[in-house]
This record gives sequence, C-alpha cells and structure tokens, in this order.
Amino acid sequence: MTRFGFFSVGRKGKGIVLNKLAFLEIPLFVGLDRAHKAALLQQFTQLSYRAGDILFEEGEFGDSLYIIMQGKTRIYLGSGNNETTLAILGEKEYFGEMALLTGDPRSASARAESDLVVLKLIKDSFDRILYEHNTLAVQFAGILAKRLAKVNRESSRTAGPPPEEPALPEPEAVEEASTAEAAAAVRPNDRRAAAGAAARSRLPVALCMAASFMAGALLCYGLQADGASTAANLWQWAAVGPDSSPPSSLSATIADGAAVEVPVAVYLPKDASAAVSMQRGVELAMADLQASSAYPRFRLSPDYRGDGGTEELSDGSAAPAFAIAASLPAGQASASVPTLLLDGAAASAAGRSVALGIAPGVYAGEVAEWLARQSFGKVAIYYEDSAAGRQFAAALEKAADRKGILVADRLTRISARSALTAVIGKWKLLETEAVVVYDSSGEAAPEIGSGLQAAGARYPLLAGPAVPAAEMMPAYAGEVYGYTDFAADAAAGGAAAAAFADKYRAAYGMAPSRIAAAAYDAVRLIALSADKAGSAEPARMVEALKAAGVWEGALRTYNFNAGSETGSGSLVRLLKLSPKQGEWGE
Ligand SMILES: Nc1ncnc2c1ncn2[C@@H]1O[C@@H]2COP(=O)(O)O[C@H]2[C@H]1O
Repeated sequence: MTRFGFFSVGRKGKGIVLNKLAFLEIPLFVGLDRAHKAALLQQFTQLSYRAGDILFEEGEFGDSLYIIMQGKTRIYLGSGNNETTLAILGEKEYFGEMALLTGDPRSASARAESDLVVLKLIKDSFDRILYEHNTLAVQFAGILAKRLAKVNRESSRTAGPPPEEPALPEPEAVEEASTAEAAAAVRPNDRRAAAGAAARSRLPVALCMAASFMAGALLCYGLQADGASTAANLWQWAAVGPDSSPPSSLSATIADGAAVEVPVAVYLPKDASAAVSMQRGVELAMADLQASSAYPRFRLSPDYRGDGGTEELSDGSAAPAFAIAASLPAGQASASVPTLLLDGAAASAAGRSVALGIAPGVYAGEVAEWLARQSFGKVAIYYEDSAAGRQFAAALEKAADRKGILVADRLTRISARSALTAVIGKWKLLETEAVVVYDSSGEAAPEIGSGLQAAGARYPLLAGPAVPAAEMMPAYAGEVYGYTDFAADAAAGGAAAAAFADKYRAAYGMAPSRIAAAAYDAVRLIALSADKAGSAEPARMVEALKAAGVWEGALRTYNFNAGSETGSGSLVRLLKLSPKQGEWGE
C-alpha cells in the first residue's frame, strides 16, 4: 500500500469540469442554487487514488474534507489484524468533516477501497462555506446523526455497556433516542439537554454544534477522544521506573578537586519563539550558576537538541544525566534519562521525570469553575496543537459538561486571518458566550482578540496558561481574563520571580515568558539535585530532587514533597485585564 500515491491530480477548474454535473447532484449541496454550486465548485481540488492508497490515518492532523466522485472509501480503525471497518462510503458521500469541525485529530483512517476520485476542500474554504451557506450545517447534522446512530447500534450489539456507564437501550430504542435528541435540539431551550444526551453517547467526547440560525437544528457529534490516550502515553513515558539503568558513563561521583560534569540534554520546542525563550532561560540560569558558584562541585553542560525533541537521546553526544523538555519529546517512549518537563503536572509525572507546570487538566477544572461562576452556558475553546493543548481541551469539555456548560466549538490551528473571520462567524451562529484559549506562547489570545474586535464580537476572552502581555490586548474592547501558574504573570510572585524577571529584562530587553522561567528553574533544579545527591548519577539526582521540599522558583513556588499538587485551588491564578489601564490585576 502506498501513501498519497495518487496517479493523477486534477487542477482546480480543469479536471473538475468533467465532474460538474455530478457535483451539482451531490446531496450535501441540495439546499444551494445552481449559481452557488458553480461558485463552490471552484473551491475544490480533484484528486485520484489507486485502490489500497491511504488518504489519511487515525490520529493525524486533519485539514481537508473529501467528497467521493468515483469509487469507494473504507473508513476504519486500527491496522492489520486489528482493523475494524466503520463504513464503506460510496459516490457523493463525504468524509473528513469531523476534524474540520472540531479541530481534533482524524477520528478514523481512510483508504481507497477501489480506484478513487475525490474532491478535496481545505479547512479555510470549509469554514467559509459553512458560514456562508447555513443550509450545509443542516446537511452535516443529518448525516452525522445517522452515523452516530449506526455506531451506537453497532457498539451496543458488539460490546456490553462500559464500566461505570448506564446500560444502553436496545438498538431500536437507540435510534429513537437519537431522533428524540435531534428533536430536542431543535428547541433552543433544550440545547443543553441535547448536549448532555450527546455526551452520554457511547463515544467518549461529544460535540454539539447548535446551528440556531436554521430552525435551531443541532449537530451532535460523537467523537473518539484522543486526550485520554495522549495523557496515558505521556505518563506512561514519564513513569519510566527507577530500575532502568543509568548510562554507565554517569556513575561518576565527586572526585577530589575537579567539578563533576553533568551533561544536560535540552529539547527545544518546535515553535521558534518558544525555543528562543527556553534557550534564554537556560542560558540565564547557566550564567547565574557560574557567577554565584552556588554548586561548585558540579558543572552543567547543556546540549541543545531541536525539532521538538524528536531526535534520539542516544545520538552519539555525551549521554545526558538529565533532560529538559518543553513537553513530552515525541519518540522518547522508553527514555531512561530523567526529564524535567516544563509543562504538565508534578503529580502525574512519576518515576524519573518531574513536571514543573500545572497539569492542563487542573487548569481545565479551575477554568470550568470560573465559567460556572460567571454563568456561561456555552463556550468555544481554542487550544494549541500539542499534547498539553489536547489534554486541556478534552478535560475542559468534560468538566464543563459536569457543570451544564456546553462546549459549542473546539478547534486548534487557525491558519489565516480569513479563516479566523469564518471561525468567528461560526461562533456567532453557535451563540457562543465566551472564548477560552489554551496557549503556552501567549500569542493566540491577542490574535483572536483582534479578530473578534474586527468582527464586532465582544466575547469575554479567557487566556492562559501564558497570559499575553497586557500591552498586546488593548485593541480588544471585550473583557479579557487570564489564568496562569506563572508568578510574574500574576504579579504576585516572590523574590525569585521578581529577580528573574529583572535579570531577563536586563539581558534581553523584554519581559520573560512562562517557558523561559520554567527553563531557568529546570537548570537550577538540576544543579541543586546533583549537589544534594553529591553525585551526577541520575537515579540519585531524581531521589534528591523529589525530596527537595518547598522551593521558590522563577515560575512559581514548587512543593516537591507534596506528592500531589493537583486540585488545591491555589495553584492557578485568575487575572483580569482592566481595559482602561491595560494592566492585569488579580
Ligand atoms: N462511524 C463512522 N461512519 C462513517 N464515517 C465515519 C465514522 N466515523 C468517522 N467517519 C468519517 O471518517 C473520518 C475520519 O476523519 P475525520 O475524523 O476528520 O472525519 C471522519 C468521518 O468523516
């Protein structure tokens, strides 16, 4: 099987002419007149595949919708002997819409079942078309309800009820219930009931899009949540046990006189500005260590590795005693090197890894509390395209649902300003009441804020865990709130946070970001661990770090002895930007 092995690619307008009549007959476009259909046609690209070619795989980032013009497509989960077919779709049917509507990764894989010709529509065009042609939302709702009902029917046949969930009704009753849910959804007051019904479906995450502009039709989506498995993978990796043996070159203990070298692998994130911030945090800490000669028996030697940590740890350079990574380095599932994760929860990073940040799930819980206190009934989430972002979005959706708040839209990556305009149009249609942003660079909220401003929308905007600099936000006339664990953001940090912020400003002429502070802390914590352990031997350093107790850092004050820092209610700070002064306050 080849991937993307299409044998001819029709260019816009050229190959499509052949399919013009067929295009006009696609049921999805039934509500559009001929002129609109003809205009729409220009947005599509025609592609051809051979039988067996894979169009995309489960879990991938999805940026296109496909309509089948000729042939068949198999939609399936798993691979090899574990492959399960969800559907075989034929001419004039479409697939790939879920990732576009939710921003989640592909919920299933798609393979050409026969030689195949499809029309492909990229996300920007999809968002715009959905916004411009409301009737399409109703078509999507219809197909979606059918797919969901079929999945429900089949899963109730093949599996018993999952643990801790109410038993499903019989297959026929499920279909009725789906119809009832759809009917309930048409009455605006029952939208929450419908959202609850979707959330109770067998699929772990449900998304309901209220398209209230058209007779209150509601799209209820049942989707495979990726958040849970991402989190499981993350912590499985983080929980690499103390029994994995350290690199032999590191069993060095202190020799008389000379400082012991502690090689540190620094995995820079893919995002360029975050990578610069992280590197600066490391450099500042190194300079501080040298200047203060705080731990004279040890000399840290950072070794930068790029590309989001996808390089192998054992790539020929000195085996590191410790690693620092923004978040889970991909492909490091069995790393035996202890790692300080700048994101994630201290409580969840077991074994040899220690996370410095607050877990995205903890943020999500606090944000849901706040949303409930403000009496918001329906919100949209924009989250960064990372494991932490996905965890946050999934956890917020769950926590919000428990409080009767509907997450009307959940998306990641807005590729262009025009796409943002379309997204805001969608939020308006969905009657979103607030927008929650999860972004560790602090750059997304100002972007979204200025988009909202331009569109004349004034949703309260909640931004974190890196809150944007106050001076980046005043263009937005709506209310802006921040949530963070970064003491400097919260302007309530201790002496360590203030001293770090001063040093950073002096060195680089700007305020430090959250990731810079976390990287600064990470380097100092590694030096402290070696000093406490009296050794550069990884296992001993980890033990020493975990017994370090309360330690005031630049990012925040950590409690390494606490065992669990989650849910204490005091870890996450909520701030409000006062529009007149352009300042954050608690
Ligand atoms: N149970 C199903 N029946 C039919 N199509 C499905 C089913 N589940 C997923 N799909 C389609 O497969 C696609 C996989 O990628 P997306 O999640 O973007 O969008 C998905 C739907 O278009």
